[in-house]
Amino acid sequence: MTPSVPFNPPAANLPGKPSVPEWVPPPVTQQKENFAELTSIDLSLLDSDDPAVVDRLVQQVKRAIREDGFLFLENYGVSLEQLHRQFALAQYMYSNISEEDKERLLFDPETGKWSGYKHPYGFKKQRGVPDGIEQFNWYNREWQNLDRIPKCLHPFMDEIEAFCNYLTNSVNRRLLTLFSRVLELPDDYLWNNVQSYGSPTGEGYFRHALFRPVQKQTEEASKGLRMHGHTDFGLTTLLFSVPISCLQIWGQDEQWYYVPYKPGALVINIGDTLEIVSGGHFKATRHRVFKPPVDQLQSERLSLVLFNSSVGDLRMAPAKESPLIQREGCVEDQGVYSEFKRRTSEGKLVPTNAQWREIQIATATDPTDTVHNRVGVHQVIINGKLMHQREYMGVKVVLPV
Ligand SMILES: O=C(O)CCC(=O)C(=O)O
Ligand SMILES: [Fe+2]
Repeated sequence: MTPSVPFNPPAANLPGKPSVPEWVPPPVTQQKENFAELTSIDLSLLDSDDPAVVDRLVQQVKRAIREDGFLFLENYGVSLEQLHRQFALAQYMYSNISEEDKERLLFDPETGKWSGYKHPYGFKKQRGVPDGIEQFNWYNREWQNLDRIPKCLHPFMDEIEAFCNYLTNSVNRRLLTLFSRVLELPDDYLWNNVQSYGSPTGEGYFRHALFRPVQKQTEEASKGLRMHGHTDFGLTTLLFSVPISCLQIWGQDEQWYYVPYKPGALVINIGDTLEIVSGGHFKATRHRVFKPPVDQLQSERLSLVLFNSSVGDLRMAPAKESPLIQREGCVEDQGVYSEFKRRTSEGKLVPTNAQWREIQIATATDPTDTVHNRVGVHQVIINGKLMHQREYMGVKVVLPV
C-alpha cells in the first residue's frame, strides 16, 4: 500500500472568493440516554509498518461491521479545521442561494436521482407537507456543469470538488481496502470490481443537507420521524458526525439509539451492495433520522454526506472468491442479501445496482404521509413490532419504523 497523503485543498482566501462566515458547532445535548456506543477505527493505522498493528485493525473492523454495522472513522486525513470549512460552505449556501436557483435547480426524484435542490416540502418534486429538510445533491451532471450549481457556490467549487475527490479516492478507497481484507480478498477487490468512480463521486453523490425545526402539525403527522428507517443502497456512506443528534441506528436489541457526536469523526454506514457482496457477513446499517433530544428541538442541523455507489450495470451476488465466504459460507439471516438469494434460487434476476437505487428514490414516501404509513398499506406488525414494508421489483424490504 502506498502511504496516504493528507487532504490539501485549494486555499479559502484565493482572489475572488467572498469571505464565508465560520461554522460554529451548536451545543451538544445534555441528554445521556439512548446513545449507541460505536467502535472507532483509526484509519492511519492502515499505513503502519507493523503487520500486527494492521492485522488488529482488520479484526477490529470485522467485529464492528458484523455486530454494529456502523463505525466511527478517525485520522482519515482531513483536519477539524478543514472539515469545519466545508460545513461553513454548506451554511453559506443555505444563507445565499437565490429563489431563482432553487426553482431552476429543483430536483426530480422520479428520475431515480436526487440530483439538484430539494425544497423543504417532502421527497417529491411537487410540494407536499413541509418537512423542513433542504438538500443540494451533486451527481455527475452537477460536477460536469457549473450551471447546475447554485451561483453563490461557484467561487468555492474548487474546495468542494477537492474535498469529494479526497473522500472518494483516498478515504473510501482505504476503507474498501480494509473491507476487502476482512473478506480476505486482494486490497483493491471492492474498489476495482464493485465501486463506481471516475467523477468526484462516481455514480454516487455528495449532499449538503439542512434540517430545520418543524411545526407541530408536521411533527404530529410524522410522529417525530424526519427520514424513515432505511438502509443506504451502495457500498459505504460517509457521514460527518454532527452535534445535533438526529441520526439513529437500530441496535441488536431492536431499539433505536442516537449516534453520539465525535468532533471530526466520520460515521461509516454499510450499504446494501456490501451486504450482498459479503454474502451477509456485513450487514447493511439500519438507520433513520428522528427528532433530536428536547434541548435541541429548536436547533438547525447541517449534515454533509457522501454516498458511494456501486457500478450501476452490475447485478450483485456474494464474492465467491472470498476465502472467508468459502470457509464460513454465507450468513442467510441478513435482510437484503437473503431476499436477493431467494430470488436467485427461484431462477429470477435480481435488480441491477442502478435499478435498485433508482426505484427506491423514485417511489420514496414521506414520514408525514399518513395515507401510506398505516398498517395494511406500507406498515405491518411482526412479532408485536411495527415495521415498514415495501416491495421493489419483487424484492421485499422490511424495516423498523
Ligand atoms: O443526515 C443524516 O444524518 C442521515 C441521512 C441519511 O440517512 C440519508 O440521507 O440516507
Ligand atoms: Fe441513509
